Amino acid sequence: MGSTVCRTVVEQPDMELVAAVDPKMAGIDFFQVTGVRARGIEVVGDISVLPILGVDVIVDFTNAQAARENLRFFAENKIRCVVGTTGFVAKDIDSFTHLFRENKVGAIIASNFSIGAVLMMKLSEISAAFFDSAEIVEMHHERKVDAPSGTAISTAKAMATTRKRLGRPFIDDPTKKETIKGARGAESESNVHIHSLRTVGAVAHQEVIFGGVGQSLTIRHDSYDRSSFMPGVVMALREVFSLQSLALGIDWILERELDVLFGGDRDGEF
Ligand SMILES: NC(=O)C1=CN([C@@H]2O[C@H](COP(=O)(O)OP(=O)(O)OC[C@H]3O[C@@H](n4cnc5c(N)ncnc54)[C@H](OP(=O)(O)O)[C@@H]3O)[C@@H](O)[C@H]2O)C=CC1
Ligand SMILES: O=C(O)C1=N[C@H](C(=O)O)C[C@H](O)C1
Repeated sequence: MGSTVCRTVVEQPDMELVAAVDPKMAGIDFFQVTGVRARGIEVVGDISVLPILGVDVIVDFTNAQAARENLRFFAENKIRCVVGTTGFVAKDIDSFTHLFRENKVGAIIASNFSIGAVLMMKLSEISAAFFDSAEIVEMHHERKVDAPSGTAISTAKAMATTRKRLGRPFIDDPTKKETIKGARGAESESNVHIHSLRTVGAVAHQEVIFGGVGQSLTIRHDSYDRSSFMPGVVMALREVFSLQSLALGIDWILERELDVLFGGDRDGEF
């Protein structure tokens, strides 16, 4: 993701790539590390040089452990953050929220930056009101280090919020009997079960399957390529300058896009 973000930023007329960070690749030629042609960009091994380089905003696609330290450093050094890293737990998000609010620094953490996945999550949140049974199946490449995916966790949370508002969890299997442990997947709030598949050849895919009497509704999203995440990253990079605290997700940015598309006159539609 780091290389894909570098390529995307270099292509934006209103953005300037300042540096790339990789602790194990410091000092190696930027093109060799990323495959991106850009003049004068260094691969640095340590985030501590970024304030000296005058960085306005960083993009973090690392891992949860690294990001915990990185985000604290960036908030304390007043550097805005756009974060795609997943694997955080609720306590992490609470602590980031506090950190960015205290330091009055804009940040966006989104478990998925692809527009289709954001819509999948929103449609699932709405559909949860109309179906009493639901399962999430996500499939990713075999090198993914966290399970379930951040997207699956965010989707389950949004669906659970809908069910909590109704005061009714999804219907669960009454026996809860598994011949082989784990057959019913991971159980999250409001009885949303998540099934994680890891397979060679996959990029990022998710289905949310709702069941009702005599029917089912499947909402599916597929990222076939890492480029799918880039329009959302670019939107977040522009919008983060309007923030002074942490925002979760990018659905609020898409809401604004709708206003722009429909001239601010949506008349309650969508
Ligand atoms: N929100 C979204 O839309 C998306 C989110 N993701 C998430 O982004 C994260 C990264 O995914 P992906 O690129 O596939 O994973 P990779 O493992 O390919 O890349 C992570 C990179 O971060 C580097 N790294 C580790 N620690 C640090 C550090 N302290 N500072 C800087 N770099 C560091 C790693 O280096 P090394 O290997 O040397 O340790 C590695 O090169 C994952 O959490 C994934 O779930 C992915 C795609 C989309
Ligand atoms: O690791 C990945 O590849 C992805 N991670 C994110 C997640 O955990 O949801 C987003 C997308 O699914 C790709």
